[in-house]
Amino acid sequence: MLEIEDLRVVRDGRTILDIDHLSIPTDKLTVVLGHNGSGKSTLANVIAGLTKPESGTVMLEGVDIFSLSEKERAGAIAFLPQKLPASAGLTCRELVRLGRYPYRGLFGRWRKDDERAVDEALAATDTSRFAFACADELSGGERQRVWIGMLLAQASPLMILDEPTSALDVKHQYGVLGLLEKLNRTASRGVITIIHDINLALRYATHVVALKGGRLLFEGGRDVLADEANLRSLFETDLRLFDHPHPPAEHCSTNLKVAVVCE
Ligand SMILES: Nc1ncnc2c1ncn2[C@@H]1O[C@H](COP(=O)(O)OP(=O)(O)OP(=O)(O)O)[C@@H](O)[C@H]1O
Repeated sequence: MLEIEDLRVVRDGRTILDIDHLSIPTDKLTVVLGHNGSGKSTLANVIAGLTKPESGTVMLEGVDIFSLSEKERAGAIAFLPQKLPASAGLTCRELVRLGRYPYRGLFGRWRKDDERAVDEALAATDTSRFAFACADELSGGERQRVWIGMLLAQASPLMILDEPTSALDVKHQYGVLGLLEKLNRTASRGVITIIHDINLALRYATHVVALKGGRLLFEGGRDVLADEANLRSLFETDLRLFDHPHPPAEHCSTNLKVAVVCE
């Protein structure tokens, strides 16, 4: 469990995040939703231990994340930021290899396990063919997939992703969420991801956190999202839900909905 208490983040004299209490299960695929500027990235950066709040605590499985060293934190949490840093001339393979940093032993020895994790991460993100290309020379979406590969190679028990699908074509958006869902279901990897696409969230989220104006509006299981009143108050838009006309097999018994804007 990730337990947040009395969290306040202030910038330029303005409170941009103000959450009294939030528990996020670390064994689910949690989607964080909210309008632009609602505090999602700020929350992700705090949970990843990169932004120190003005007040409050963030406990991961009972441990204060700000008490962890950088290497301990990388072993516990893999983080994909919204703005990807430049790759300093590294090839895609070299970039994905950086994900193995928490596992490097004495003298940074490179093991067969590391090599296998890198190969698997490249294959899972459909980026093996770019392995020896310079990461900075890829398209935005290709680069985003390589970075997701680095997170996969890191194999931390909790992954936090800030808009991992923002630059991806529709096939790769569903591919990445499907991959995260599979990792969550079969490899017990906790996932917390910010996305804007409500239909992706309806399909893949098993837990939802909704922010509005820096505060928690609602949170809970996928049912809280399949609720028109919640969606309308979150996005202040006439969003309506309809039964999915062709639900994928895994959703046959869950009454999957699709959201449509009706204004
Ligand atoms: N370093 C900063 N200095 C001043 N204001 C900031 C800073 N970082 C964030 N903010 C403000 O805090 C608010 C929340 O920002 P945040 O990036 O967390 O929103 P978000 O929900 O992730 O938005 P988006 O969906 O557009 O990515 C915004 O109004 C933003 O302008």
